[in-house]
Amino acid sequence: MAEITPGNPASSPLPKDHPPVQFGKVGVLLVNLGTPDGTDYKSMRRYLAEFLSDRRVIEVPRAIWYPLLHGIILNRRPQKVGKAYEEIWNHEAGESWLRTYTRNQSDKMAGLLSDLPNVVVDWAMRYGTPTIGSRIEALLKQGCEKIVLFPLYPQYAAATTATVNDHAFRKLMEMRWQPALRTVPPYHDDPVYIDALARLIETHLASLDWEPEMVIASFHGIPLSYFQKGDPYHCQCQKTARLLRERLGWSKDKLMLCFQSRFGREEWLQPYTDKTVEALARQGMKRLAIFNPGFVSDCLETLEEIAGEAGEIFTHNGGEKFTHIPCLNDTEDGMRVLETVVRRELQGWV
Ligand SMILES: C=CC1=C(C)c2cc3[nH]c(cc4nc(cc5[nH]c(cc1n2)c(C)c5CCC(=O)O)C(CCC(=O)O)=C4C)c(C)c3C=C
Ligand SMILES: [Fe+2]
Ligand SMILES: [Fe+2]
Repeated sequence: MAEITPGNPASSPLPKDHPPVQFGKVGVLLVNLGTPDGTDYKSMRRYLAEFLSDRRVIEVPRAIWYPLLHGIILNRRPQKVGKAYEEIWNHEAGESWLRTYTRNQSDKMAGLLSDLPNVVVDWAMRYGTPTIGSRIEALLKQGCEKIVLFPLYPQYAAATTATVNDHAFRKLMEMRWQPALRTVPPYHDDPVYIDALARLIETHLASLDWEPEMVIASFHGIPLSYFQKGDPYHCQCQKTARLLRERLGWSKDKLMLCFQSRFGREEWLQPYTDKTVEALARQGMKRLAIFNPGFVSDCLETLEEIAGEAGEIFTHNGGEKFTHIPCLNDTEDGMRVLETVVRRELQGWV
């Protein structure tokens, strides 16, 4: 990195009182969804208010949504969800696992890219902290004229990928001197990702002393209406599951795709994970495994809703053995996936 400061030699083309300029670096900004700063009512309310005010997440007209959000949801939900977060909190670090894993992914990515001295790696959250805007500013201060913006979701959804991109570009709207920004496309069908998922499943299953009759690939859902309006998310989830079946040599009966985490009264993408788990147990299935290919890190939705709740639904309805396969997180295979994507997007810039 070069620095031009006031007091440059008389031969410098810049006037002596020219403001300091840092330049010559490329930033990589890993962005995940977000997480509350604590499990208390205030932190939860602040987080949910930001999340659920995002028009990319809730597409209901504001005149209908805001009275509901501020009148009912933000009064009741923070306490309920705070309790759920409390159960899966990384108490040692005093933060959620999503934040721990995202920071680890950033630190490990910096190590993996150490052969590229001009690259600076950082991380941010779409909701909560550290904000995307603050980390873009920090990258600029370090001399990044170009930034690779990586919404960490393997499958594109307007509610996740697009809102990260929107938010970053809103930050750029404030700037006189903008960096060049490259947004990372979804990687739902990347062979490195599919292979990492397959190995994750194989290794986990090999560690058990029983074999599941079925493995469910459970993706976060979206309202059916978003899909009908043209969101490619559903198709990308289907493709991930199909490629994974092909890689594992499994049938549809062995690897089933479901959608979890419904919110509100609208119909969401089906089949629903909770209803499917209940039905399978009632039909006599005894051994079940679930994993979450769409989540780059374990979080509330995987640890509490799947490892916790879905497991309980299965055993309460007659199932005997249940296992949740953890996400790729900051494992070696997981980092290989992220590194492959980042190196591809850095091409021509380093
Ligand atoms: C209409 C609401 C929501 C849509 C659409 C939605 C899509 C969506 N979300 C994720 C990933 C995550 N969501 C998480 C939590 C979460 N999601 C919603 C609502 C919608 N998500 C809420 C209200 C919450 C908070 C918890 C709750 O109140 O139930 C998380 C976990 C965050 C954590 O800190 O652990 C993730 C991750 C995807 C991938 C997605 C669309 C594809
Ligand atoms: Fe969500
Ligand atoms: Fe489709």
